Amino acid sequence: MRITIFGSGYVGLVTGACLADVGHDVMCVDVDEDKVARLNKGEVPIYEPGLESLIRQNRSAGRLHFTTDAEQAVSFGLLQFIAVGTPSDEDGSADLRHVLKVAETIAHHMDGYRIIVDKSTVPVGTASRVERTIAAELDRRGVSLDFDVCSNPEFLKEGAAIEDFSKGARIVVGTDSERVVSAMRECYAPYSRQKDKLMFMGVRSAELTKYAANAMLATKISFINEIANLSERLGADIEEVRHGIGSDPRIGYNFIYPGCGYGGSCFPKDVKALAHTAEQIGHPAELISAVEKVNARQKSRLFEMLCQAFDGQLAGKTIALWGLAFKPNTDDMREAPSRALMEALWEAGARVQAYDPEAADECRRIYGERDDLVLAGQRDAAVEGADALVICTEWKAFRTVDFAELHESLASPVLVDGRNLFQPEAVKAAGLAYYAIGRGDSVRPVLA
Ligand SMILES: NC(=O)C1=CN([C@@H]2O[C@H](COP(=O)(O)OP(=O)(O)OC[C@H]3O[C@@H](n4cnc5c(N)ncnc54)[C@H](O)[C@@H]3O)[C@@H](O)[C@H]2O)C=CC1
Ligand SMILES: O=C(O)[C@H]1O[C@H](OP(=O)(O)OP(=O)(O)OC[C@H]2O[C@@H](n3ccc(=O)[nH]c3=O)[C@H](O)[C@@H]2O)[C@H](O)[C@@H](O)[C@@H]1O
Repeated sequence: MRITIFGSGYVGLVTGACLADVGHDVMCVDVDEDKVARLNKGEVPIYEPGLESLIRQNRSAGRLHFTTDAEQAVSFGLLQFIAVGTPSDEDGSADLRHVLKVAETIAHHMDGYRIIVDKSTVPVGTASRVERTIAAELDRRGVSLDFDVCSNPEFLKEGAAIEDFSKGARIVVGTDSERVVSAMRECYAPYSRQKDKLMFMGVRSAELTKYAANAMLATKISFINEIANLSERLGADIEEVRHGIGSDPRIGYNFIYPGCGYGGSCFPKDVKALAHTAEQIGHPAELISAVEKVNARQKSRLFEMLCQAFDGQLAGKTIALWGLAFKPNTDDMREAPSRALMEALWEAGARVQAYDPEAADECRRIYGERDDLVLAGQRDAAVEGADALVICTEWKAFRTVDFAELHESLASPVLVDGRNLFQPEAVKAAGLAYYAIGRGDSVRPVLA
């Protein structure tokens, strides 16, 4: 089957590479000339485990192409996927500029029936806007062509994107057209051999399913973070509480890891966009707004812990930071908790010595050269001469630490752990103060 994908970011590239890998002919189109040139040289502009080799194999097999030529791309595929960004607008709503631009481009070049598949995360009602945009452009051209628009939200996670795309729990398609049902069945047949994962539903239900899924996951995270903050004040240990509740299968262990707040390109913007939609229709979503508020507060916890450890005297201090990416196995720093921490430290007059296995270039791109930021090439080099160590991201390489050695390297014996990687007893036995989320020295009961 011939498939076109607009947008060669995380979702577009993974979708393109995976669909080519199961035998489809895929053309990926992007407006970023530099990105397309790199892809055509075999370079992958993002870090995603397994993606580079998957792209290489399928380009060599002649099933995966990259272009900036929209006309060629529109004439290529029966399915025209839209996988472009939908960032937050100033008021928190989803900015649909890129999605609607692609719709117009498709309509501008269409010469026969096409199915427009919206994979970008978009508010309920967007498929109708895409339909209207296409109809208006066809009208302007004075041509009458048949087309369908469907919703096919994506549920992959960065860092495990290929596995999630290929082995995800479900493939949601919102449509009321039989023609779309049969084309989408053909597209996704290779993924439904063991069990039919395709779920057909109304377009609006599909659009809302995506926001509901992300909001539910974000709610679990803010919930456990709220309980962690209560643990600190009540003298409990959040890790014991987490085990206690996770063992109930109705609750489960997934997505209840306390931490320094959720980041990334999706939860923050999607929670805001859903809250905005609710506001717009006159039904303010109290719970969703609270999820966002709790997360914003959680992102300042690590800085607060450092203030606690140094009696608010952070000016002139050097803080080592392990982990810049918003989570492990990615170089993505969008809305990363590390950014909130670094910016607060700089504001307070402290210096940062940071290490991340993949995100150093991204950090350099965001912040440029500055006197108060050193990007170390190794985790142990970041700690040398620092006053304290803070862990923001739970990369595997941070899980084993010789605490006695760490004590030697640090000017003050302070470890702030934003991901609860260690046992407080083990850290404290080496003479280090251990501030973690809802446990360790962060626990200061206010109730006797
Ligand atoms: N990143 C993720 O893990 C996930 C993202 N999503 C959603 O998928 C959508 C895309 O996200 P990402 O891939 O992360 O975005 P991204 O920002 O990594 O990539 C978007 C790409 O679209 C290109 N683009 C913009 N306008 C274009 C146009 N008119 N024609 C062709 N290409 C154009 C950009 O140059 C860029 O390369 C968003 O709505 C996001 O919420 C959904 C699930 C997972
Ligand atoms: O719509 C999207 O783009 C995607 O958003 C998330 O994927 P992603 O943002 O890549 O990463 P997650 O693994 O979900 O982590 C998001 C954030 O939550 C944090 N998190 C996650 C789990 C947890 O228990 N605790 C916690 O603090 C992570 O550290 C990270 O900052 C969802 O997991 C995907 O299903 C969805 O498709």
